[in-house]
Amino acid sequence: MTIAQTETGLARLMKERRSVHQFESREVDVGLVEELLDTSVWAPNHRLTQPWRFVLVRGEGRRRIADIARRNAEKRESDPAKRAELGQTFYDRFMNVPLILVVVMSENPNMAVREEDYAAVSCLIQNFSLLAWEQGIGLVWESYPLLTQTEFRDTLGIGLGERAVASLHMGYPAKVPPAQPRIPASERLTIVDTP
Ligand SMILES: Cc1cc2nc3c(=O)[nH]c(=O)nc-3n(C[C@H](O)[C@H](O)[C@H](O)COP(=O)(O)O)c2cc1C
Repeated sequence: MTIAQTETGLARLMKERRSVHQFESREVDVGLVEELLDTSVWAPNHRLTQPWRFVLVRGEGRRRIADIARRNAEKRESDPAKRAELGQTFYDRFMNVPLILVVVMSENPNMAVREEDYAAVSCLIQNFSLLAWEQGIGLVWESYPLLTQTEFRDTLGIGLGERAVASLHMGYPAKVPPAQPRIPASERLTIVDTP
């Protein structure tokens, strides 16, 4: 039987998962997030370096990030009449995300190991995304410039030798975007079976 004929469980979850940007205000249970993370760490990881840690930002904690986003936006706007409004828009954008999970990777001094570590962290994030989706929780992997900004890093205690790989904006979806079709891998497959 092919996967298409038996499409349930994991295959279905993979295809139906979407990056979600709009959330209900409903909170996500921190205990559940911990549980999902404890499962996600079973990602493949060469040398078992386990290079990850996590910063969970919620409730009033979100103000730390929202305030920085507001200041950034205000700095970009030269028109004083529009400045406050733009700042508020960016502030609200962060305050409307129920839970922000920053995935932090320790940067191995060996660049080959570091690259493999980034791959392992990515596997972990995909594990987590699928497990969350299974629980009805949506998220989007955000890789915005904030992640490298000193103010952002300092307020979340991200130190030297650490990389903020992703900011996962999470919550119960208010809106699930339509799927963006993928090119079948079979069209990109080269089979080598001759000497
Ligand atoms: C490394 C990485 C970085 C991403 N960064 C962003 C981002 O900064 N903002 C965003 O909206 N989506 C980001 N995404 C999500 C992709 O845009 C999204 O997966 C893609 O549009 C396909 O949509 P789907 O996940 O709903 O299938 C990122 C995904 C990955 C793997």
